[in-house]
Amino acid sequence: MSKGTTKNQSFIADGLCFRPQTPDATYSEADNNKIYRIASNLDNAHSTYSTDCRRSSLSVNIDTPSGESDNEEDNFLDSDIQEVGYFSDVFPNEFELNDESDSSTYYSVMESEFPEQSELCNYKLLNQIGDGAFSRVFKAVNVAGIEQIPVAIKVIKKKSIFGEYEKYGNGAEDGDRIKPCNRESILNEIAIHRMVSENNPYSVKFISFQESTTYFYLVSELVTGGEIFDKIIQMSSFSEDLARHVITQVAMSIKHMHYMGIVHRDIKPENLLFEPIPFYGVDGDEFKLGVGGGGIGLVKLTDFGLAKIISHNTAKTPCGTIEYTAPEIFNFEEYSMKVDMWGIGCVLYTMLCGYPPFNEKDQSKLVKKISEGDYQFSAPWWDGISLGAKNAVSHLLEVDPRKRYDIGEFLNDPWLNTYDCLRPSTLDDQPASEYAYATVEDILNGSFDKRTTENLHSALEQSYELQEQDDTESHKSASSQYIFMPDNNEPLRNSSFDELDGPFSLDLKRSSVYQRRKSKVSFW
Ligand SMILES: Nc1ncnc2c1ncn2[C@@H]1O[C@H](COP(=O)(O)OP(=O)(O)OP(=O)(O)O)[C@@H](O)[C@H]1O
Repeated sequence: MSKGTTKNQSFIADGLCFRPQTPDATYSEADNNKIYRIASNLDNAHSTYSTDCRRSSLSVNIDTPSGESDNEEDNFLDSDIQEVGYFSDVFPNEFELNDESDSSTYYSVMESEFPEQSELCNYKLLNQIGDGAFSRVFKAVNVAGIEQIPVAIKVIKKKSIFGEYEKYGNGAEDGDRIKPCNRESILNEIAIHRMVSENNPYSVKFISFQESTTYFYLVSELVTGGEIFDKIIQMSSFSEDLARHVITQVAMSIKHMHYMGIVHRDIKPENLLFEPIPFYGVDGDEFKLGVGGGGIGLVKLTDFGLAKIISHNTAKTPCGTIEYTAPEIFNFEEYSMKVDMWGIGCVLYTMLCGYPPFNEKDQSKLVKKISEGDYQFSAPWWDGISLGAKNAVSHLLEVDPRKRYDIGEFLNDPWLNTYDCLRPSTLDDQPASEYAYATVEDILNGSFDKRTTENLHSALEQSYELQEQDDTESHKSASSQYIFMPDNNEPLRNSSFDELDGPFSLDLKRSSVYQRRKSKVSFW
């Protein structure tokens, strides 16, 4: 294809394939590495695409003149235009293409120890910082940009998700594979990630996406503190103020998602990342209002692989991580946004006492306990914890979803709005609520751009039926903790649990700190 060719234009912006109507969009060829370069007006969006790359099946419904496709790949692509029609609404910027292209850069593979580098353009992988069932996550820098701002790149190997059960990330073990996901699942994750992280400081910010022959690359903001999971392991448990500080930010993120009609479905300490702050106090756990404590500052929700648009408020596909899964999912009842509230309850409980509310080696016993809401505030762990905190947990770990707190009720919970560090020692004659420094609702109102979310609502409505078709597709399979829609009505399958270190401990083997040490990967 020669420079300036207009035939059968395919425009790749942010790694997604579009056939836009924009007449003056051009693409060019870089001779040595056959890169088609398309400019996008996205901030920092890399706008290159290799001919080696398989194009995404994502497309929008724009007429392409018939008979113009002159090779097999283009024909394949034409027939591959499909689904996810709402994408044009979600990614409106990609249509505003212009001619100003940066140079595309493939970082020299010879200098990289990572095979993933070979098909990645514009970014240099620095070191591995995490992994999931089908992915490895790297710290990287944009070598094409003026400033080399570090980012995180989640690399998903296509083979590992398209049916071949191939070990990839450290979290993957033979036999752990339950169900491969498809490209649509990945694109769903990207679309939702991008939507929910816009104007939301409490979600990891989506930056861009690339697809190559072998990999998907999801570029996002780098969050440098690590996982809340590791912090719980490190600190045993959090003070009430610190737990409140963390869970409030999670609640803000979830409020944003629920407002958009999206349920996360995988809230757990591993999916809560944080920006570090300096340690205060001798033991490192002194809390500073508006700053944080225990080294934890801003908290950001991540991993939207199981998130789902349910603008009509209910969904039926069982999914999630078993220990944090709501009972109505096991019972195959219709469930709703309230499953996230159960997840928030599990995380809050875990942060306060250092162990999860439902903790059984035997999976059927675990499921029974969850179904019955059978958890305790056991001594001595809960002895020093306030009634207000227990009350909040109880309203979240309520088996009947109709009685369970919704996100608005949780954000108005008295305990959530009252910081202990503000209480004077002579508290008895003062109502605690007088010492709340601000309601989280107040903070929320200033945090999000409601117009953005309102515009999205109509797009989300249109996508509802498409999402319904995909209801049985889930791609997550970290360790053995994920459950999926059974093909033959088996409630759960392939689910052996790791040995736990004790009845009241988090599973250390799932800690990424542990995994990193084990695999001697250096971080940061
Ligand atoms: N933006 C980021 N900044 C820093 N670390 C990150 C970032 N994204 C992911 N990580 C690290 O990589 C880990 C795995 O990422 P993620 O959860 O997105 O992958 P996954 O394949 O969905 O994992 P899982 O199978 O466990 O759900 C995270 O738990 C975190 O430790």
